[in-house]
Amino acid sequence: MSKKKTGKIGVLLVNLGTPDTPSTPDVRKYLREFLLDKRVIDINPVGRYALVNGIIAPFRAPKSAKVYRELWTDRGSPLMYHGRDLQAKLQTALGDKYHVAFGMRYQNPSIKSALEELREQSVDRIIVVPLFPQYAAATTGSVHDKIMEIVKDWWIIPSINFISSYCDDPNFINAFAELGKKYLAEDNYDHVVFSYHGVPERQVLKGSDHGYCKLGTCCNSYNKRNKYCYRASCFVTSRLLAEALGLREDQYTVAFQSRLLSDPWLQPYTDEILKTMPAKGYKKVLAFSPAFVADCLETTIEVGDEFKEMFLHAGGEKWVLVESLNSSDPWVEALRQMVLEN
Ligand SMILES: C=CC1=C(C)c2cc3[nH]c(cc4nc(cc5[nH]c(cc1n2)c(C)c5CCC(=O)O)C(CCC(=O)O)=C4C)c(C)c3C=C
Ligand SMILES: [Fe+2]
Ligand SMILES: [Fe+2]
Repeated sequence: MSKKKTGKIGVLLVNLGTPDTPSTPDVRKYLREFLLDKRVIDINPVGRYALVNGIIAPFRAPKSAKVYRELWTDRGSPLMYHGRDLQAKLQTALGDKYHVAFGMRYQNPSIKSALEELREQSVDRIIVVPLFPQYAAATTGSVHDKIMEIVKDWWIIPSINFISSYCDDPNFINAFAELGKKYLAEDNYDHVVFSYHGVPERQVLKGSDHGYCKLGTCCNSYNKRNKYCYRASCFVTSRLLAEALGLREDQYTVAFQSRLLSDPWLQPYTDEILKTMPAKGYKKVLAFSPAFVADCLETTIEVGDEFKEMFLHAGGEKWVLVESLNSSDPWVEALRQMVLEN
């Protein structure tokens, strides 16, 4: 790949992607690319095309565009500008021996353009850091898949180090704990919710190591057999984060949000469980979204606004979302360490 040997190391940060603008056509374009990915809607291709082009893209796009307009800022989509800020800060933290690029799995900046940027810099090897702490075939798996699809056409394929999971990385956990501690010091919350993006149960079972994962107590420990089980990964992040925050097991709940279509997704569903909390005496709840390292539609709007409204409507008094890691210093430091160790 390198025209000359520079000794430089490329770091490729990749997040999911966001529409170019919150207009309905751009949101439709984004949803179409995203949901036509065979790792995201993992059904037969004919069914997937019919579902996405016939139902989701036409009907969901205008509704999603409305929500994206609420989220949009002068700097555009938060997922985008937090990614750019993180890229700049990590570049400064790592120094000239590294070149940090940023790409999105869907839409822009494309992974292809980010890889071309690294090729232009004549880097000798590449470390891929998907901005998803917990492995899921639909996210991390898809990023790796796309990178392999692109580099397979390069004449020289450099060493590429794919980081697949860091759900139990102490520096990642510490970065979230630092944010959370400030909130816990400010008020007496009755309960904490760790709300993760869901995935269909089927997708977790497909990755099960010789039937080890049965969506039961198997996920309560994190070990060699379930290292890439999304459910076990979310559980270990929650346990470690709770420990760092000084929470007992009965002081927090793990739940899953953002399901699409009617097949069973990981449970409990956040929007259902939060409605039962006020009756249990959990009137003041602090919510974390530890599957996201940057604020986006799923955190700010879904957890921060929509879940809050549901919780208050169900008799709750206070629902507060802890912001995501974004480009905070402990998160930049966690990534710097991760890169140095790889
Ligand atoms: C945290 C990791 C994520 C997993 C796992 C994930 C799985 C997954 N998502 C969908 C469908 C949608 N997700 C949408 C938005 C969205 N999803 C993630 C992350 C994960 N998704 C992020 C960071 C975002 C926000 C992007 C932004 O621009 O802010 C959407 C679009 C929003 C909407 O229309 O409501 C859909 C649709 C599936 C089907 C899936 C697993 C199979
Ligand atoms: Fe999603
Ligand atoms: Fe499991």
